[in-house]
Amino acid sequence: MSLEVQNLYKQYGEQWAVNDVSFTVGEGEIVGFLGPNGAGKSTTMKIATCYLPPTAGTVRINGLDVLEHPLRVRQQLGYLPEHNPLYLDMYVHEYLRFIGSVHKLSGKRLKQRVGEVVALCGLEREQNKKIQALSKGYRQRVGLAQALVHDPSVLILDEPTTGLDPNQIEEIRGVIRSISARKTVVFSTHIMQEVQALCQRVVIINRGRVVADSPVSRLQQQPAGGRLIRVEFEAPINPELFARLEGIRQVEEAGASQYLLHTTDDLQVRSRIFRLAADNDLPLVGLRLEENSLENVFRELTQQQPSEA
Ligand SMILES: Nc1ncnc2c1ncn2[C@@H]1O[C@H](COP(=O)(O)OP(=O)(O)OP(=O)(O)O)[C@@H](O)[C@H]1O
Repeated sequence: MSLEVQNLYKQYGEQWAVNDVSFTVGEGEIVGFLGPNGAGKSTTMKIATCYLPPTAGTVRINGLDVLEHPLRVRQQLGYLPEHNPLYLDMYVHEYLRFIGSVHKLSGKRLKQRVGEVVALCGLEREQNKKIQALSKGYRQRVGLAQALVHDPSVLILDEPTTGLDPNQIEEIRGVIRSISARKTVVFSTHIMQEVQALCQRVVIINRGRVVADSPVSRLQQQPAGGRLIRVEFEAPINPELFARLEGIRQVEEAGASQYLLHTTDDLQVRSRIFRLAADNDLPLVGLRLEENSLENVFRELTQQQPSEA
């Protein structure tokens, strides 16, 4: 089970919305697809789900090329588009049966699958209502249920929690988490906590290009420009002392007697700090590598402007 995006390009007029994007997602993986507005996330997802042809490049779902085998791909793929198009006049149950039948489910199997996704997505109490009567959060659950009804092995979700309240966000995340063990899941979001809550790995794109593809933990430990070290002394010191040390790019005061040192990716810097403290008789009471926040990493990576092709 997998999704493979290889050297994907999409051009709109003069603009390259997707510009040589490659990444893969394996079975049981849940990957966050991040990028600022207009980065090319939805376009990539639409190509991966057979809704849009690429200008060049390939997407394979479980080894099947989306252009060569669109019908077989659709059987193995669940998609929740950014603007979840629902038939508002249909009852929830009726709509899910309809989507299931489009996927060639019928009889007992159709009934069973509709029952399963209704339960999984917490729609038991709403299933006999018309979709137009549902709140935004419940409509989103219906969107998720329709993406799951044919039990696809690969799920592509475009901003699944946008516009939901915090309780609904947590519930939708719970559903995604519970299905992800057996499936390949890619979802786009702008919300960093969402990535931390759900993903092992992130792919970040900016202006159509991949600028990071990394486990979340590694991205936080090794931000683009180096490492962050927090040091604490018994009493405040003159921060200019750090400026003499090789490997320190920037010094931030971070509370009483604490300093955040932006360093190059050079662990020797720690022993230099110890020596500085000893040589100047400054009691050092703490020194540790800090995790950079995902927000910082995202900002650093997406403020760089890759050149247009
Ligand atoms: N049909 C279209 N015609 C022309 N340009 C388009 C079309 N669809 C998208 N674009 C442009 O392609 C770029 C990428 O858009 P896309 O919707 O893929 O970005 P996104 O990362 O999903 O953004 P957002 O987070 O705002 O949803 C944008 O500059 C957008 O204006």
